[in-house]
Amino acid sequence: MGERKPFIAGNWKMFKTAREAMETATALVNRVSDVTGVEVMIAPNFTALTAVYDVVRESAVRLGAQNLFWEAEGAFTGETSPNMLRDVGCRYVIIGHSERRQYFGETDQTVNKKIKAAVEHGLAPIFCVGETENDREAKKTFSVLDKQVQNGLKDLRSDDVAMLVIAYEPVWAIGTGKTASREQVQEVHNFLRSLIEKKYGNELANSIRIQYGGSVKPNNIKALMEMPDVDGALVGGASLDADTFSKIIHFQ
Ligand SMILES: O=C(CO)COP(=O)(O)O
Repeated sequence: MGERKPFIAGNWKMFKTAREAMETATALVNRVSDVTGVEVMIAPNFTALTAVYDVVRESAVRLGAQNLFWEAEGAFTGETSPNMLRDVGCRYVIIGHSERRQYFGETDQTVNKKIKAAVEHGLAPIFCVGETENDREAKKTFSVLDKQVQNGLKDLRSDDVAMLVIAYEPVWAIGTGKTASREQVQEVHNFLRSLIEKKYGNELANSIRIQYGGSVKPNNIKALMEMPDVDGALVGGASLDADTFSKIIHFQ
């Protein structure tokens, strides 16, 4: 367990122009220059990736994208390929975020294709899963998550899954101010780890990092991180401000 380095990632969603993103990234790099025991990533909008990479390249802050398309190149208007993301300095890519599933028609099948394309091109996927409020009320949380994981990871080999980070983001806790209780989060993370264990064995299950996402703030991160199966956070709103995000990164 000790070998899972905490991983705090910021998903900037559709916020910030390139200039604004650069400014926030610059402030963040300065505020986290003392951090060694935590991996830090930010995922700005596509239009800001190059500008932000210039700011973070010499620092420990990693760059991620919020989406990708699975083909290498071609007539796919409006899409961005894995090698294009690598080319501008991305190490990570968020895949299957609930907002993409909800508004842009992503399914477990497209998520699976995207994960495969990412690992093939050396990008580490942050694979997002999570139940809706209806699912939870109907006591379907575990069956929904099981389906998302089985379908999302279909035909992936252990070497591929070793590159992966899982983000558990209960849809009802995203941007709502409602954080799942840390006991709820632990229960789900433990379940997700057991799914990985069944499919890929104990070693991979023990090394894969599972982030929690959904209204993570400076005042709740510490309690969440104390749970044994919580290895980090995927932060939306509270990652947009360098000072606030830096407080989350300095949770220890
Ligand atoms: O969706 C999220 C991160 O990907 C969480 O967003 P909030 O932190 O704004 O709830």
